[in-house]
Amino acid sequence: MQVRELSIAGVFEFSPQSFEDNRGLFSAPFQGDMFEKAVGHALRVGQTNHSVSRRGVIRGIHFADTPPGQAKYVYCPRGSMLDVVVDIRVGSPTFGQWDSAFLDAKSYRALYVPEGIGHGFVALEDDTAMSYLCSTGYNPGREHGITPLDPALNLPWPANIEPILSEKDAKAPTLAEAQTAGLLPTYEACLEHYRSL
Ligand SMILES: Cc1cn([C@H]2C[C@H](O)[C@@H](COP(=O)(O)OP(=O)(O)O[C@H]3O[C@@H](C)C(=O)[C@@H](O)[C@H]3O)O2)c(=O)[nH]c1=O
Repeated sequence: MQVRELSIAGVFEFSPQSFEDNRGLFSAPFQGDMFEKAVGHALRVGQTNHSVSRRGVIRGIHFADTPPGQAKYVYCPRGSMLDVVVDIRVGSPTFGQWDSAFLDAKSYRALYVPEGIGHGFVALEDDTAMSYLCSTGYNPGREHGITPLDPALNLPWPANIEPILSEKDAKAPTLAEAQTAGLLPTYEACLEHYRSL
């Protein structure tokens, strides 16, 4: 398992080994000891999620109220996607910046997205599945989004796809609008939460 921290501190990419033989393949996309060594605490799993998307579907950019927020450990068990993280923590040194990782069902590469970081992805082929280990259960009243098409963010969606968004995501505010509306988590609250883990 190789581990790499993205340009937003606290977001990690985990690249597991795949073992192929005449039966097929084996991989362990989540390994608790590697996770704990990189991130500094164990991952508490309160819910697992699974979604399936056709090519061009963009889901996100989503986040939950922090604290506690919802941390996510995600990987792609079928198809391929570009996964995007956005630092939306007001006061963070990397506020407004994004990074991305290519996830697919060949590498089983995974991404850890801590609480307070905005998360989204685009499916690059039909029938692309996303698997999540989430730190908390779903709390619809505390789930928020910013538009993935915010021109100020200029997220790296491929030019050759026609974005397909949910109605909710299509109506989501820009990062600046969400900040003005007081929807964004503060960096201080996030740090305090991370220290408690
Ligand atoms: C996220 C979620 C949705 N739902 C329901 C609500 C709705 O009827 C349906 C689809 O919900 P959404 O449109 O929010 O699904 P989706 O757009 O796939 O939401 C996901 O997007 C990515 C980017 C994330 O990071 C996830 O945490 C999650 O927010 O599923 C649950 O019951 N539990 C859940 O945990």
